[in-house]
Amino acid sequence: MNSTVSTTALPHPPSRWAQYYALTKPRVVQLIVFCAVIGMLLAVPGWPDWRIVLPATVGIWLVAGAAAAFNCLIEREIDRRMKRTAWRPTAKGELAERHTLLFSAVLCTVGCAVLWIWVNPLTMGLTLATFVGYAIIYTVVLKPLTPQNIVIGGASGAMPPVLGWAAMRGDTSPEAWLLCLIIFLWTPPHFWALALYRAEDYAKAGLPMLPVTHGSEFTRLHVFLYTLVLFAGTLLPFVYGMSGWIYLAAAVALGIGFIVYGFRLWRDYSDTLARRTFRFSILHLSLLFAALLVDHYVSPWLAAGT
Ligand code: HEM
Ligand SMILES: CC(C)=CCC/C(C)=C/CC/C(C)=C/COP(=O)(O)OP(=O)(O)O
Repeated sequence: MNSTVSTTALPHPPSRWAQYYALTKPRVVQLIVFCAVIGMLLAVPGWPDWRIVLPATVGIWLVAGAAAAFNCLIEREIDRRMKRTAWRPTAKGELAERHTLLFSAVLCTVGCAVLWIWVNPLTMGLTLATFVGYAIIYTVVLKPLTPQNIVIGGASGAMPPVLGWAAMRGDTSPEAWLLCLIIFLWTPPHFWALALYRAEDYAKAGLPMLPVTHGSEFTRLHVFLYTLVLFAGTLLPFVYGMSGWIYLAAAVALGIGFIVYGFRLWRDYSDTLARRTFRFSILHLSLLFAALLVDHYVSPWLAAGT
């Protein structure tokens, strides 16, 4: 009998750094920071002052990571009960609670200090308010309370363009709030698509997510309706005159794509389709914000050439 065991096949346990990094929900925070950076770049004509863009990006990144880590700490018991989140170092008890709290506090403090010193107090205040909105109001109060948790709590996830705008201009303008509105309307179909194929997890964890409290069909109808309202919302930057035809073309194409996903999900549900709809939501927001940026730089250049 061959009893040789290959040690090279054994996976390495993640390093302490990798465990702390995982708590910051890096992929979600990357898109959040991307939206904040687009807010910065749209706030000024031409090239921005990189001496503000750089610290603003770092500061917002740190505070967003701190909020995510704090959420992991608060939800460690819930995370333990869900397949999707049971691997988190906090859920597995691999990181001491006081160390996680300290980690989140240090990231938040350093992030706020960077924003205060190198950006402006308004951006620091708004970013700190966003931290409280997600880490306390959403995580502690709303999430266990109501199926509308992510609709109301989504307001904090929608703030990044406003933070970016405030960093460059020292104020908030209707344009920034329009971008905030778009993310706000995007959040329900983004999250409920995932909640549909993770409904069992949420039921086990005792969280009142819409598919658990109101069932699959009701949730699917709401995903579809939100894709319609979102479509209208994404036209506003063009209607308001802050973006041109390039953005409009992208918004219409992406919006129709999301509506088709929403409609198919409503009428002909499968977990696979829900998974695809969730993935499409991420592509939708990423490309929509990229289109805002391309339009911002290319449209004036095209206009100058005509
Ligand atoms: C309250 C608002 C939101 C809720 C409840 C929510 C919920 C979720 C959940 C549960 C996941 C799955 C995470 C995982 O499996 O690890 C996820 C993934 C994701 N979310 Fe959200 N989300 C919200 C807002 C946002 C916002 C504002 C953004 C970006 C602007 C965003 C971007 C992403 C991305 C990029 C992923 C994919 C992560 C990956 O591939 O690992 N989310 N979201
Ligand atoms: C300062 C600043 C810009 C803060 C941003 C706040 C932030 C990180 C918002 C993202 C929203 C998010 C990660 C939702 C995950 O939902 P969940 O927490 O219900 O997901 P889970 O079940 O995976 O924990």
